[in-house]
Amino acid sequence: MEDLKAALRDRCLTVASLPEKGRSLLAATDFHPGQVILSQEPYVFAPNAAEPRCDGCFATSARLRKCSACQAVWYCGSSCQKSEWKMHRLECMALARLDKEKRKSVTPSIRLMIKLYIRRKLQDEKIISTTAMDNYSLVDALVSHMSEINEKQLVLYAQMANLINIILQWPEINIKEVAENFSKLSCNAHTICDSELRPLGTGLYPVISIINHSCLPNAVLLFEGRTAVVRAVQHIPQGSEVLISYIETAGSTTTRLKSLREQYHFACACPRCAKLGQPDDIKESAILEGYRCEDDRCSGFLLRDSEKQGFVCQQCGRVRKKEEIRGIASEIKLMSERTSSSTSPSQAVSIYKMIENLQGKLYHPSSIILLQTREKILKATLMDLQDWKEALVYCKLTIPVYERVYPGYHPLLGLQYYTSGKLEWLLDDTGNAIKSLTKAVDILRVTHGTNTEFVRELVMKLEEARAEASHNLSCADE
Ligand SMILES: C[S@@+](CC[C@H](N)C(=O)[O-])C[C@H]1O[C@@H](n2cnc3c(N)ncnc32)[C@H](O)[C@@H]1O
Repeated sequence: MEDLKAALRDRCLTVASLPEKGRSLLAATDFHPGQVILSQEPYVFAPNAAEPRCDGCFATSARLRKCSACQAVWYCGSSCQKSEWKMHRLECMALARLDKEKRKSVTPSIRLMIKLYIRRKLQDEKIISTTAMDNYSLVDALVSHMSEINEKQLVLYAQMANLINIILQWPEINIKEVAENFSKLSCNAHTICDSELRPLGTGLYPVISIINHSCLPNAVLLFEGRTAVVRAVQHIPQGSEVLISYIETAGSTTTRLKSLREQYHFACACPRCAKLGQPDDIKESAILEGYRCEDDRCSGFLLRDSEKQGFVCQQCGRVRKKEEIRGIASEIKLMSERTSSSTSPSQAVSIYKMIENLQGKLYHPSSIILLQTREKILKATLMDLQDWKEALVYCKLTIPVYERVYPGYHPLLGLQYYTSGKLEWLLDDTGNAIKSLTKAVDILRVTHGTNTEFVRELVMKLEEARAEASHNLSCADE
């Protein structure tokens, strides 16, 4: 702990123990928006299982090759394979012993745990070096919340711990400790995403895990490759706590509190959650997750009437009967079931549009439920159908909701402006592309940093768009 404190002091950070939160990371100097507060390599990490990914760099490509010995892990080339070999050697022997059926049960969480024990062993044997920010005692210090976990979850962790024992076959393995470590992963591991926030894998970053949560955070955690980087998104005065968000903050207070309680076992008391039940919070929740007024021209939000027969618009007083709401909700449910069986992107888009139409009748125009459907249509039209015009329409529909639900420097807001700018440029609307890309740069240079390849590319696009605009202007003058 003393080593860690010294390493953090060098980075102008301190650790304090707060009665209601446990360990907390404090700023020992002022941090300003865009400034890196802390970065860390993962103690262990594993790629997602959705599609084959390189075990070193998470790349997906046609050139990926399976490790010939264990047939369970992929590499993009010899460089990644070599760099991971110290860690993979023992894992490879263990996985190679498994029959085909058992190998299927080696999920990313199981791999993360196998790697955790292998790294501890290799560090104990001094095959891998340790530092103040890279040693197993940091994993030991993580919270596990074992006493708050329900019976069903405990049984699951015990079964997973047994599987680790079968796979590793190390006499020193302590099943109870492995089960507790699974619980630690659940409330401390982070999803590793690319610059566009697409999930790539999971990693355990035991120093970053000291940072507590707020639904109104002053810092953001993003990844450069597999390196976790925490940047300030607000001015953080010396002595204040550094806070990131563990969850999607766009939900209502009740939804946020529920997911924090279920996964992280605490009752959030951040400034947003402290407003639970106050008139502003009731209104905000009704807009984000509640119903719209029957009258298309009215932008009021609805609350349940006192007899619980329906929902009353708080602006014009119109009532929507609960039977009518139930009817639309069940149509949406039926339609949603059809999305999983849709056979082509265009079929998926047309089903999502029918859902959007029904949700438009049901939910408030600024609802995040409607937003999520529009996001799906945008991604599907953009990625698969390359219908840029339609994609831009959906992108523009989502931006005002993003602006409403997120603070100024939020990566998702910046990324949405980036998408809008790229689409406008593709559609030869250079003037608007410049406006959108400028907004994207303003946000993403803070959340993603100015020195990242991603932001450099964005800045280059903006410069190209500006050059094109001034060229067009001079041609018009001639
Ligand atoms: C990733 S850890 C953060 C560091 C932790 N405080 C510690 O002592 O190691 C997550 C856990 O910290 C606690 N925590 C995080 N944010 C909190 C908050 N805003 N209020 C209360 N507890 C919090 C919860 O126990 C949660 O499960």
